[in-house]
Amino acid sequence: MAQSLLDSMPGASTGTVVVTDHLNFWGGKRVKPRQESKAEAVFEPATGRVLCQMFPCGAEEVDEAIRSAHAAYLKWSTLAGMERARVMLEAARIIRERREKIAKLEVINNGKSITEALVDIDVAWQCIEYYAGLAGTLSGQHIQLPGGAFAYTRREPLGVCVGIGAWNYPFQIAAWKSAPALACGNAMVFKPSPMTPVTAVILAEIYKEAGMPDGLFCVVQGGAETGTLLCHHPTVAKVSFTGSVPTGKKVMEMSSKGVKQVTLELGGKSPLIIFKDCELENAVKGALMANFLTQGQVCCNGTRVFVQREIMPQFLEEVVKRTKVIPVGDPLLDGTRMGALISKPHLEKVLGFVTQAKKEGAKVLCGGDAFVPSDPKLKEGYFMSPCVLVCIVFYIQSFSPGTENCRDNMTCVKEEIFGPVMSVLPFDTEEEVIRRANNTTFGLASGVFTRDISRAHRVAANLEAGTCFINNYNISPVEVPFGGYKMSGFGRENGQVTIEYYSQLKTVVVEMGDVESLF
Ligand SMILES: NC(=O)C1=CN([C@@H]2O[C@H](COP(=O)(O)OP(=O)(O)OC[C@H]3O[C@@H](n4cnc5c(N)ncnc54)[C@H](O)[C@@H]3O)[C@@H](O)[C@H]2O)C=CC1
Repeated sequence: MAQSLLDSMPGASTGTVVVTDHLNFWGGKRVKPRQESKAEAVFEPATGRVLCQMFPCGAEEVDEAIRSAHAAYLKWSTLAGMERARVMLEAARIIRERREKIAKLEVINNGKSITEALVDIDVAWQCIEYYAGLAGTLSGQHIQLPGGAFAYTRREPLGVCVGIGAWNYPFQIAAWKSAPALACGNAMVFKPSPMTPVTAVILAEIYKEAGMPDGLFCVVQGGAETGTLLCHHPTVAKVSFTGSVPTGKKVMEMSSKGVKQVTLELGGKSPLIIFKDCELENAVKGALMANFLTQGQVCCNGTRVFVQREIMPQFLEEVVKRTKVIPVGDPLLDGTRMGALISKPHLEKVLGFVTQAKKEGAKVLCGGDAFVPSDPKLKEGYFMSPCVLVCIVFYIQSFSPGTENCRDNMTCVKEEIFGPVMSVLPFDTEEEVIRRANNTTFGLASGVFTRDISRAHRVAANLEAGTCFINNYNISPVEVPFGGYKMSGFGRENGQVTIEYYSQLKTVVVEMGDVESLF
């Protein structure tokens, strides 16, 4: 079925696709939903048209999926790492082969530009390839003990892991969670966001086609209720969650009842610090990359852009000039660089942040309005013009060094907007900017632009965040760990370290002599 949907992709254009295939997957096949009366419409963000119906899974369906995953786990976990690697490499190959079709479907469901979606799909297969490479390296330790006795450790899987995803990177999140889980010998039941239910099931089919046992990677559709069922299920060993802080707290609380392991990838309000000795052209490009990918709906975005006061005028001139010419429109066109936001309520929320920022004294230098592309089929789409905000008080007094006139307490500077809105703030000294950058409950990412190598590393060391980019922003190679400090979560995705989050260590102690009993 997915084959036929994917096969229709090459000719598909915005506003033409309707998805009628079942979107649940367990036992090695797509499964018809049982709660048809609970259908929720899923929209194509670029047109506002209904793309498909999402039927949330109830308790019976969740249980069935988990049982199917557990049966597959019993087989998969007995394979050698190299055997698992071979199957995973085949899955990566199939994704690579179908990258254009999968990316197109992702664009239609998510609204991001095709240029970005292709990168997302590439990152997905690279992640699977990377963990396939690590699967054969999993090993324990041998420890010599007195009298010829010894111990050894075995790195073992956890069992059935649950993945719960957000809507901003639907296919990529499913890959980031499943690849390390499967490499370690686990099974996974994945629940995509109810707003982007369409592509995770394609991954499930590809895993099956590559040779994984039926049930090894299952997809259950639904929202909070289905997520709750997954977190409470007694067979589940671990929950890996990507989403907002409030939901992350709930997931952690529910998982704690069953003493399940948890990885939380939550939101952020990351600082990007631009010193006056930077390469300005690169710093401007970095600020755009830090704010406008996926219509600004990226958890690690550097939305608080601190610019050293002396270069503020040049920085603003350049960043505004470039922001104004970002091509917004049909996300399936190659020339488009910004597509539609995920939903109408989310668009309204983001526009509301801009209105609030104005009330609190920020000045809009460009964008921040709902945008209607000239193509009539896009007139109901959820588009907005990318926005650069600066505090009005600062703007007038920008040449008065030392004046504390920026507004770190403005709502747009404190809260995660999750839209294409950059807040620019002036600073004077390194010590001051570190203090202000760290003055947040989040700690996902950070960035610094400077030509001073000592300062770059000093600033990186002093920022309270899981990632610091030096002289770039928002690059996430799969070899590099990704995750948060503070309320941005814990645990990591990508990189070697993630093996630790999907496996457990067993110690085996071997006596070679007689038992010395105290009794
Ligand atoms: N740190 C990271 O890697 C990322 C973090 N995010 C964060 O995600 C947020 C936006 O994504 P949303 O999908 O709106 O977040 P959300 O927290 O509303 O939903 C995330 C997922 O949790 C599920 N869910 C909702 N209530 C649940 C419950 N009670 N139990 C179990 N699952 C439940 C949703 O159905 C969805 O699949 C932003 O705050 C963003 O910063 C997004 C992408 C990446």
